[in-house]
Amino acid sequence: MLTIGFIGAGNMAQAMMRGWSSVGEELSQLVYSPRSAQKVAAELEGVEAVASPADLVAKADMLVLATPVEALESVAAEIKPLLANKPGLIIASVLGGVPLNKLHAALGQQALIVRTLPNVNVAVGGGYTALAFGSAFDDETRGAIAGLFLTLGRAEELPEAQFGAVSALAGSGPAFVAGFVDALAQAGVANGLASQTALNLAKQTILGTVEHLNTLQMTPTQLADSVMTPGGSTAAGWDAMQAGNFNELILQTIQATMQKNAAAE
Ligand SMILES: NC(=O)C1=CN([C@@H]2O[C@H](COP(=O)(O)OP(=O)(O)OC[C@H]3O[C@@H](n4cnc5c(N)ncnc54)[C@H](O)[C@@H]3O)[C@@H](O)[C@H]2O)C=CC1
Ligand SMILES: O=C(O)[C@@H]1CCC=N1
Repeated sequence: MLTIGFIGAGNMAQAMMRGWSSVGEELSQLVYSPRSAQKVAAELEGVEAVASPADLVAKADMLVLATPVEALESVAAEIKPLLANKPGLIIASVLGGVPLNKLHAALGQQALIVRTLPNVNVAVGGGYTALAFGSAFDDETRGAIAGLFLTLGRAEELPEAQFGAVSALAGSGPAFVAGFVDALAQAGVANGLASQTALNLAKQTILGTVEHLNTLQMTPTQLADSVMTPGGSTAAGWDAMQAGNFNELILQTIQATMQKNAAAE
């Protein structure tokens, strides 16, 4: 039985707990947060609230730091003195934009720290998590941690230098994709569809398109070309999308996200 202890009980922690809750009985999950741990634990199957970070350090095999970035200093002040008595404790940080060297400076050079960058889709097993390991890990432990995150969707080791772009695309990406779903649905409503019908069509179209790309191993351009009958209606819509600088807008979206991430590093 592996015990995972969350410091922070917000959106990201809840998504991870939900994802791991459905993995099976070999995982036990604990959560601490100053205000909401009891309420969150009551809503998630198999998750138990504890009264302090010290309880988590005592009971967990892996701590997940899932607080706002600003809380790192106070959390580290509380748990760092306890780590000497728990040398095998793994610390997985999900703090956006906080590199391994900052985490080690806060928690000690000997600490077993893995920087992770998950997205909220881990809640339903469809997540993406980038991983960067501190130097103290052996291969077996690295493999076991990667395996744990693979149960939440796709997971892979990436150089930290890529985390800014990965965070914008995959970490923040679910928000942007949800925004696109909403924009499609609103366009449907503006043209006479009932709102629930429009939302169903938008979601099914995105779901089916990704499935199509994956199953038939097509590039996005190949798939788009297969929809665009020459001189037909899709091509007219595509031209409008390009005239509105769709790609430029997405580039600006990713760059604004990356700039904000970089400010935290
Ligand atoms: N929401 C997302 O999609 C993603 C978030 N992240 C990172 O995850 C972290 C948490 O983000 P969210 O869950 O979105 O924020 P949130 O605001 O939903 O949750 C933050 C949680 O931390 C708790 N907290 C605050 N100060 C604390 C302290 N001193 N000790 C213990 N708990 C404390 C809060 O009570 C709350 O439960 C951030 O560092 C963010 O960069 C990373 C990837 C994706
Ligand atoms: O918005 C944020 O700052 C965090 C990082 C990636 C997704 N959410």
